[in-house]
Amino acid sequence: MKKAVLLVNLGTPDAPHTPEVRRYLKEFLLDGRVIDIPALSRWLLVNLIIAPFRAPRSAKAYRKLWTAEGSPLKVYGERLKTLLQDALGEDYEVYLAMRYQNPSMRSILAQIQQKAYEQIILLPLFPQYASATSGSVIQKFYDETRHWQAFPSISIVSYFYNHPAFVQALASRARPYIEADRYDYFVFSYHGVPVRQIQKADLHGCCLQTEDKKVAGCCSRLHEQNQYCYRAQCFATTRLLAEALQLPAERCITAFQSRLGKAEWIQPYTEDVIRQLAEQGAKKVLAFSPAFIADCLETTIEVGEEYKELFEALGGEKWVLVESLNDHASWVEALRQIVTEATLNISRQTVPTQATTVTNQTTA
Ligand SMILES: C=CC1=C(C)c2cc3[nH]c(cc4nc(cc5[nH]c(cc1n2)c(C)c5CCC(=O)O)C(CCC(=O)O)=C4C)c(C)c3C=C
Ligand SMILES: [Fe+2]
Ligand SMILES: [Fe+2]
Repeated sequence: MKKAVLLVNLGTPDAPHTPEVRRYLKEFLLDGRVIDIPALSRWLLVNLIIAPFRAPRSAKAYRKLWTAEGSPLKVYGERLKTLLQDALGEDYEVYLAMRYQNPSMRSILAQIQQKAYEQIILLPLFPQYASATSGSVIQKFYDETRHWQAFPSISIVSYFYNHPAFVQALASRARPYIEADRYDYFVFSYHGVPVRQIQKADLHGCCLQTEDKKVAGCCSRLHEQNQYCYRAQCFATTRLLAEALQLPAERCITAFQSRLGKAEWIQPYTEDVIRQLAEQGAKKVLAFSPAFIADCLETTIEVGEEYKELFEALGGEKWVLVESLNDHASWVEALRQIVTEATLNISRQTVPTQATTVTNQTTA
């Protein structure tokens, strides 16, 4: 009997126009794991403020990002599905779904149900665990399958931020850039989340609970109590990637982008880091986007264009973004390994026997 692999990414609008972007934003932001405020307040905020004002602006950005084949997030997702299918062979059937919009998890899970597989491997395409992303995909999976009568074995990969093959894939993507030039700093810019969401996922009261912990503190070390801390997992990816590329720790900076709304998000903010670097006289920066596995609005436009403009306006000379993993062979190989291990229920323990310190919380 075969096994099904279900890859799930965030989702993207069906077209780069205001109505489609509005529909996408509404589905996305009405998810209580993404905007985690009371349902009525969320409904009012999304329907009366965010969707009407943001949709036309985002549609313009999506038009810049769009390719002849469509949104890069979906185009690369489809290519990855085909390449992973070839790599895994005939024991597996690989599917791709999006958490929001299309192809929907409901439609793909209906196909999977019909095939009566012996095992389903659910793989949210988010390296670092966050309740808003992997958590939401996992919850949706349970919601959409709750009426099933026959359940196959189910393996869920809730994160892979520390998987050696994933780190190697990121490193092989970055190596040509590092060999081609000399950079003053390396900025690892991850999608942010509200501090509140980190606190809610923290069962042991160790994450970002006090002012001093908000800047550095708890997330510098991964240990049993904070193993699902998104911020700590991001710092750990930076450390592992910097080690793989032999980058000097004091010139590697972890930062968080894409803040939405007035609540406090995890720090340091990428914009602040760019300002500090420019003030210090940094001229050349290599930027990484290790929370995203494919080109999307947050990488190509926000990091690749907007942050570049900001850095250059402040006196920087060169801001280069390392291309996402997209359909790179090393990424397909990493996924092959992750799926094979998940099939056997081998988990990559987050927690090192001896907790390791993550380098560089803020700018030097
Ligand atoms: C990588 C993980 C992601 C986390 C964590 C995340 C959290 C999060 N995002 C928003 C709001 C928006 N995100 C948007 C786009 C977007 N977000 C991610 C990933 C994560 N989001 C991706 C891959 C993308 C790009 C999708 C694409 O089609 O290219 C957007 C929409 C774009 C825009 O209008 O600017 C919003 C809004 C919140 C509130 C949040 C909270 C935890
Ligand atoms: Fe987002
Ligand atoms: Fe933490």
